[in-house]
Amino acid sequence: MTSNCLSVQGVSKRFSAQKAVDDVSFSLEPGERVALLGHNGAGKTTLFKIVLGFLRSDEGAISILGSGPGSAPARNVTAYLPEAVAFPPSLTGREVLSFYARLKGQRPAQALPLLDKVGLSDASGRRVGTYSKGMRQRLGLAQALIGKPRLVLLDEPTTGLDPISRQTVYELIGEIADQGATVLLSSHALTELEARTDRILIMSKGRLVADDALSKLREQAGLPIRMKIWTKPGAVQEVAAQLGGGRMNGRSVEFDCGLDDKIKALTTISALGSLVEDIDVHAPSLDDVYRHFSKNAQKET
Ligand SMILES: Nc1ncnc2c1ncn2[C@@H]1O[C@H](COP(=O)(O)OP(=O)(O)OP(=O)(O)O)[C@@H](O)[C@H]1O
Repeated sequence: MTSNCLSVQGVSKRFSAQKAVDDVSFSLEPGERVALLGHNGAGKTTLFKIVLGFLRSDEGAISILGSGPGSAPARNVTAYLPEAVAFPPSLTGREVLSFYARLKGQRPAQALPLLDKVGLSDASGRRVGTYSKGMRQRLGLAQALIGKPRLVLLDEPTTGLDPISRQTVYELIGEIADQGATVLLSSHALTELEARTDRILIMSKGRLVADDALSKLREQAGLPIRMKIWTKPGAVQEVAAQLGGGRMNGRSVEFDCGLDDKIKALTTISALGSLVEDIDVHAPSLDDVYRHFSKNAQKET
């Protein structure tokens, strides 16, 4: 028996001549926080819609805890926050959540604490038409979380949110994953995803071109680590010479080294003793890794 929450196997979808999703396969385990990345038009939303049963794939198979997409058992365990969330403007936040709770067969009283979780309890009696974009997005998130879903699909959940609201969204994502739900979110905000997801999927022109933890993708990409060494006053030339070169910048020396050479480089730097004041080690960012895999995929097509 499989422990997968979501299994996507060989899924393809074509719109006329355009292959929006091209032979995509992956499986997600319970409790994983997974980011789905890709350029505009890479196929992320189409894949979400297929998983949700809104669109039928041309080829391949999908299973959500053993059920087919769009089936009643799959719908009961799946939550979705679309990219552009819209609610009737004349209803209050509380009325919206109560409406969706009933739609999902829940008692409104069970769902209303979610308003507090997303920081909307003070505005719960206000009409949604008076909400800011970020408030509507947070109401959308509360709506998506009604009934403790097992699979949560979030399409660009932090777009248009201020930094505090983004933080709230990621805290909630962490909480629901801790409770065993699988979270798959698409996003273009790479920097904020780095420490907040367990695994990265990258799509390019409909194909899945990377699927692993960020640390593993860094290894696969073979991108260099950047070392920045802050020197004692007047020691920058000597430090650069001892390190065999590097870019000098006032009182710092910068150079790149391979992932495998990191410890060797750190040992050499520590041997410089009091000439060194501080050191920054920059591993390749998700931005760098994303660019690497996307560029490679573009070259191959
Ligand atoms: N209903 C449709 N009819 C025709 N083409 C479509 C349809 N839906 C999507 N497409 C095309 O399929 C491709 C993938 O679109 P999709 O919306 O899945 O991309 P995306 O990765 O979600 O992009 P974005 O980051 O811009 O939201 C695009 O070329 C898009 O134009």
